[in-house]
Amino acid sequence: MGQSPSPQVPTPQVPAARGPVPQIPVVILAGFLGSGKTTLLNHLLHRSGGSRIGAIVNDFGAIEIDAMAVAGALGDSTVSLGNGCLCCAVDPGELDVYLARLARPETGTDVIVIEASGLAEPQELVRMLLASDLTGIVYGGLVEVVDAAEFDATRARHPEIDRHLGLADLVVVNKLDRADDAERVLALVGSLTDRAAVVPATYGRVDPAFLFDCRPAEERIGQLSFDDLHDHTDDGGPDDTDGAGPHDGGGAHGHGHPGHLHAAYDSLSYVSDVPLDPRRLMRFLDSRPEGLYRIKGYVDFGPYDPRNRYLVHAVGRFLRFYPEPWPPGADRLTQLVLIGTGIDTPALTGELRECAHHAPHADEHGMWGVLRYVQDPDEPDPGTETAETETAETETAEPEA
Ligand SMILES: Nc1nc2c(ncn2[C@@H]2O[C@H](COP(=O)(O)OP(=O)(O)OP(=O)(O)O)[C@@H](O)[C@H]2O)c(=O)[nH]1
Repeated sequence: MGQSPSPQVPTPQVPAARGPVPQIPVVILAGFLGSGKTTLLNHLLHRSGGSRIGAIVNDFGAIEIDAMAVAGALGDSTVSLGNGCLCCAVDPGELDVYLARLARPETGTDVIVIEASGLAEPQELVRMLLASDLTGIVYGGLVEVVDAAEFDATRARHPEIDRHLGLADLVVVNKLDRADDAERVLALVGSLTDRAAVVPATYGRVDPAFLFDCRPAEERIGQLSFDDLHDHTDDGGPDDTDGAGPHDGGGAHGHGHPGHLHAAYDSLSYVSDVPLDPRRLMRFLDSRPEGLYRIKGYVDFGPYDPRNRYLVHAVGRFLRFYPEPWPPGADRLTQLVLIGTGIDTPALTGELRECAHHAPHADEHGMWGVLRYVQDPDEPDPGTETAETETAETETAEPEA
């Protein structure tokens, strides 16, 4: 990958032979809010054969939900750059620190994947990588993930999406199971790209070979562990957001960057150790404002289901809950990130506070509304895909819808 960049960005240099220093390709995984980037990254992490992937996850909200979902699948084998778009809110030097850490020869990293936030400017990310003077890495291409079901609506709101596709080296047209007219969307995306490969997918299941050269599975040495990544002499990682109590974690991401996708978006982070009442939460979700495009995080329903936390994903009008057992020792917290345009973040915070459930008991039918949105048995759990539950990689050749 990375052989056919658009003329709008500088051409990545094919690395000259530099003796023993390996050139690790760095692939940027971008795409609009909720298109399926984390799902695709999790798929790669589980399906990369013998290749070791270093993942850098950039969350837009103050709580690193994506990083948790990826790390949850592999036992903390990611580094995360939270609270703002990598394209401008994060100090570019910080990215280099993480890249250098992942590129250390002793980590055995074969490829680095940067999952950009859903509002990042891919062109800026490509420039940041090409400007990096780290010797161990080389720009490995831009992958754009498209939500086939939301594509028309997203383009109508954000015409700049066309420009992003024009920069891509690979476009994964995801969520074909939800698209009524998959062939039309695939053809449209193809017409907007500049020589990029266009790959249809469901739940991000693409052959990893589209993104990087894979080692044979028998060479597998396992993905990176947290210790491989963490430099114990330097506690340079971003702060964790673990305080209980609701707080506004965003609102200023876009200011000063007119023209960037995120300029019009605000985010709100809600953290609380008081469980949520399922009926009240469903009322909140059913009446969510049009501009509130993305919600993700974990919900504690307290006595309604003491054994499980509920991963929640809303993308546009799409809503799903994914119950999963509380990890041993985990704090019983609700942690949500809400991202939207024209949203009243203090009012939304107030509404979420009003969803709190203080009573020690649950009423019998309280969870019904939530359970209507629990995933179909056929859907993979985000972040818990396993080789056993996965279908053959060759399926990416055929759209499923
Ligand atoms: N029906 C369907 N749902 C999908 C597919 N791929 C992903 N999803 C669901 O879409 C939701 C969002 O997926 P993510 O992978 O978190 O999307 P993302 O692009 O990482 O989201 P942001 O980081 O917020 O931009 C989750 O509920 C996924 O399970 C798909 O092919 N079909």
